[in-house]
Amino acid sequence: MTSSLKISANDLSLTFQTNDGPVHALSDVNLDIHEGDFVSFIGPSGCGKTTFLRVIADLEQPTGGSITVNGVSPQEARLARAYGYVFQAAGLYPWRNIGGNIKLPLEIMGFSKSEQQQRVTRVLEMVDLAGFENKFPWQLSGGMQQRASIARALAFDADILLMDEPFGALDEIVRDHLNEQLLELWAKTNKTIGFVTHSIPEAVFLSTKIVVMSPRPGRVTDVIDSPLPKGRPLEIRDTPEFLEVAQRVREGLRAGHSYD
Ligand SMILES: Nc1ncnc2c1ncn2[C@@H]1O[C@H](COP(=O)(O)OP(=O)(O)OP(=O)(O)O)[C@@H](O)[C@H]1O
Repeated sequence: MTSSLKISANDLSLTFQTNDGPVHALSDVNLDIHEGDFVSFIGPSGCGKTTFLRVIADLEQPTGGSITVNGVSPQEARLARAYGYVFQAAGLYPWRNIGGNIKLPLEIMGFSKSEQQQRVTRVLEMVDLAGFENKFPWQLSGGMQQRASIARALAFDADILLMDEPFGALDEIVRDHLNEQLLELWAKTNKTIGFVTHSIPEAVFLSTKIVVMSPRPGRVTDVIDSPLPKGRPLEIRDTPEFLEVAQRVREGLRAGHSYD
């Protein structure tokens, strides 16, 4: 059975016009993402990873080619609330408690008070933060804040989750733990996830598909379909299969990199 196409980019390009001239953030990107895929975008700073996520989210407009999200334009998909977005910084409002932060988009969308409450309870359980609803962001660790921000993105049941380096600022032990939890969440919900990272082990551990990008200009240099099983303990990182995929990512990064 082939799963349905969630995101499809065809010769997608985006050039920013700046005072210093044009910046080619994305150039002729072709990529298909299917339902239930966990797709990581990896590449050096400035290669267009965030820009690609922002195009999917209708926060930037392509200047060439085309892209569909859930079979429609990014704008239509945004209006249909097709995705949740998790940023590098948790971005929680300090004057609202965790429950209040999760409710904010639900309030804007006009959910009833009882529906808001049900959703808050459900998503806090999903990210293992049951009981923290009345705490304020500053009372939580960095990892917990990031989990709260994932809960907020999950609260309106979008089946696409876009995550821009969500764990980049966290130490390695916390990051390992959150990676495991994210995989569990993904397995439970079958969401389609687009995930930006700078870390090769993180990309290989999490993904069913790894998109390696190069900065000259933002191009896809390799798309790796991972042979690793869906259920993955952290120890899988020591297996030859894991190391082989990591090596291919490294080679892709090297091929797209200039050392001048
Ligand atoms: N609004 C904008 N106006 C002009 N240039 C931009 C804009 N947004 C991004 N860029 C440029 O486009 C290129 C791609 O940026 P992008 O943020 O997508 O890269 P990235 O791969 O996510 O980088 P990082 O890993 O550092 O987050 C960069 O050269 C960046 O400076």
